[in-house]
Parts: sequence; structure tokens; C-alpha cells
Amino acid sequence: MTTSAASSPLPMVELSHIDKKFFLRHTRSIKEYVVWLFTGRKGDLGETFKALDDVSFTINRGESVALLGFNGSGKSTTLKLISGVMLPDAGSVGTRGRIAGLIEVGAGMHPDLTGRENVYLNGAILGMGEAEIDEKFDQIVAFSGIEKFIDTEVKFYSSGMYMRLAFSVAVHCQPDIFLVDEILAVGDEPFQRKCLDRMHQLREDGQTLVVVSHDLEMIKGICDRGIVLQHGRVIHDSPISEAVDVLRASTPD
Ligand SMILES: Nc1ncnc2c1ncn2[C@@H]1O[C@H](COP(=O)(O)OP(=O)(O)OP(=O)(O)O)[C@@H](O)[C@H]1O
Repeated sequence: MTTSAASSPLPMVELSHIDKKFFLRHTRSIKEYVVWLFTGRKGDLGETFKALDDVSFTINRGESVALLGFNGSGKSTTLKLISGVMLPDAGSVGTRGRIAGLIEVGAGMHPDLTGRENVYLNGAILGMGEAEIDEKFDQIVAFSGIEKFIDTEVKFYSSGMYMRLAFSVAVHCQPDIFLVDEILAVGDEPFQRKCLDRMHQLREDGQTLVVVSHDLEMIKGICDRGIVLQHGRVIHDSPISEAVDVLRASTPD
């Protein structure tokens, strides 16, 4: 039996045995540091901490996946590795196509540039050419709803305004993979609804979504699969309702 290429799953994100470590510095006073230096450097000034531990999963085209877990479980670190702004210490990350990541409020924006200039900067970072941005500029600004402030330097924007502009640029660049961290929470309710509608539309268009949020009801409305992280390890991967139940039944320790 032959399977048509159109119906076979196409991997868009592949994480294989990822480890990510951070160095946690133990704060010391200058006096303590000098004593440590002249007494044979006994004891550590810090320790290595594993934020992700042997994380592997594959996300196929058209899937809408939530990364779930309590604070500090490694969700944002995973998104940063997928987006490429952070590299793993071990393992490999593979992605396909254009990625747009809304991971940190203000990331990818230059504070001294205006909203208009940042649309071009952000658009270029996301892989759009000048002509493509010119063509979509009015739509981007209209969706963001910040027309009045588009020629103001973004350092004067509120966090909600940053997010509006960044979300609008990201969705208009038609990403193959759209990564969204908690940042939607800084938008007001009408704009959040508008973002959710747009994310549903991306999903219907067959794009791939990876979402991090503690708003489990919202997540259930937008995602079809949930990956639960605990202390940097994947402990569960299933359809979203079951994954949310697993998270709710577990305890943060
Ligand atoms: N740049 C960094 N330097 C040191 N430690 C870090 C760094 N980034 C993340 N961590 C640590 O890695 C762990 C995982 O962080 P991460 O932000 O991925 O968690 P999260 O699941 O997104 O949490 P939250 O729900 O609170 O946003 C945390 O203990 C965090 O303190």
C-alpha cells in the first residue's frame, strides 16, 4: 500500500535527547570572595543546574502543541531552543521552515527605534524581505491597533503595546512554526481574543503551533496535544485534555 506524501506526517520540530544546563552563581560579598580566593578556593562559587534533562519529542506539521508544567519546569527554555536563540548542551534540535517566536516581551525590538522601524527590523529578523513588509505594513499596523503610536520610539510603549506589535508582525510573516510564550497575558481581553482567533486560523491553515501558558482552559481551546514537563523532563505526552488532567493531578514539589 502506498501512502500519499500529503497525508504522511511531516516533522517540523524534532528534539532529540536535549540537555540544557545553567550555572547558578551563589552570591557572595567581595569580602567573602577575597577570603575564598586566598584560602585555597575551597567550596564552589556556584553550581551547575540541569534545566532540561534528556528531552525528546517530535511535532508534525499542523499540530498545535502545549508545553505544560509548573514554574521552572523548563517550558520557556524548550521554546528558546526550538526558536534557536539558545543552544543545547547535548542533543539536537531540528526545525523546518520559517519560525516566528513570541517568547519575551520586547525581544527582537530596538527601544530607540520607532514602531514603524521596528516592524521592518522584526520583519527582517523573521525572514521577510523589504517588499513583503511594504506590502503588509498597513495590515500589520491595523491588526496591532496602535496606529497612533507607530512613529513613537518603542521604549515609550507599554508591555501590551509591545506585544500587539510583535504579535502582529509575527502572524503576518506567515510562519511555518509559531511559538508563543505566556506573553499574550499582557494584552487586554479584546486583543487576547483577537490573537486567539488568529491562532485558530493559523491552525486551520495547517501551520504548526507551540504554546506555553498557565491558562489551561485557553490552552484546551487552542491545542490538540500537551507535553508535560517536570523538573526538565518530559513526563507525559498525549491529547490535550488528558495532559491537562495529568498536570492538575500532579503537585509542584
Ligand atoms: N538564563 C538562565 N540562567 C540560569 N538559570 C536559568 C536561565 N533560564 C532559565 N533558568 C532556570 O531554568 C529553569 C527552567 O526555567 P524556564 O524558564 O524554562 O521554566 P518555565 O517552565 O518556563 O517556568 P515558568 O512557568 O515560571 O515560566 C528554572 O529553574 C530557571 O531558573
